Amino acid sequence: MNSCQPTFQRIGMLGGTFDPVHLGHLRSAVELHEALGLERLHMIPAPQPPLRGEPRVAPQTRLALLQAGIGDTPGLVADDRELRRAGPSYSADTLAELRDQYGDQARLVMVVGHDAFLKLAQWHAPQRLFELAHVVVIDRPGYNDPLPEGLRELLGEREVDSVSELMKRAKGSLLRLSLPSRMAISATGIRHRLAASQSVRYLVPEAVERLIIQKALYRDE
Ligand SMILES: Nc1ncnc2c1ncn2[C@@H]1O[C@H](COP(=O)(O)OP(=O)(O)OP(=O)(O)O)[C@@H](O)[C@H]1O
Ligand SMILES: O=C(O)c1ccc[n+]([C@@H]2O[C@H](COP(=O)([O-])O)[C@@H](O)[C@H]2O)c1
Repeated sequence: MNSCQPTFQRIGMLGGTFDPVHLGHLRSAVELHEALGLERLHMIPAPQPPLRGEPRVAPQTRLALLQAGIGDTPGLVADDRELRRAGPSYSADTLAELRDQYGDQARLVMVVGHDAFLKLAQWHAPQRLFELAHVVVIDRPGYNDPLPEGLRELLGEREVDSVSELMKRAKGSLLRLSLPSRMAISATGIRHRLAASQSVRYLVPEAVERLIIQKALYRDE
């Protein structure tokens, strides 16, 4: 790299319902941290995720599971900022807070899995997401539907094909990433297993499994 080139902070956000957090989230988070050269990846539980029904477990409990799952993993942060806001957990509001915190020049990246990405045009103020941050989409086994028309319109010419291209600007671009360890793990599958008294060992970190058992979470469908 040219030593005269200024370097800017690289900050990521991975929002989720995390009901509960699992190794699909956490392994992706570690690999994103490395692949994007992030200083920090904020993992942010949504108390009221806008496009789905009420989560099974209270926001504070989902946060506690996330904290237990992250433990002391370098570069990952369990961020409770959405728990301090009332109303639907709009990502545009969260990105605006992060932009205020880190300043105009920071490379701010919102990460979503392919399933969430397919609905991006239905999100609150979708254009605003790109006025505040880049969007990085990660592959998820089982989700490869073509992009709906409204989403293609929203994206226009934003797509770039490398991390270095993405990081030339502070915001406004889209990158699709295939991470090394794609995992077919979902929170829905984990909730079903727990309701059927089946094991979730190696689907969630041990500390998360312990907390789920201790608090008797997800025992019924
Ligand atoms: N196994 C996975 N691999 C890659 N990305 C994932 C994986 N699981 C979830 N994600 C992404 O992480 C974000 C938060 O996901 P979320 O908390 O809704 O988990 P989930 O497993 O999809 O939950 P649910 O089954 O309840 O819908 C979303 O952007 C989602 O696409
Ligand atoms: O801002 C929105 O309108 C919006 C709509 C749907 C989902 N999101 C966010 O996307 C993240 C993943 O959501 P979900 O429902 O796939 O767990 C979570 O942080 C949600 O708050 C945000």
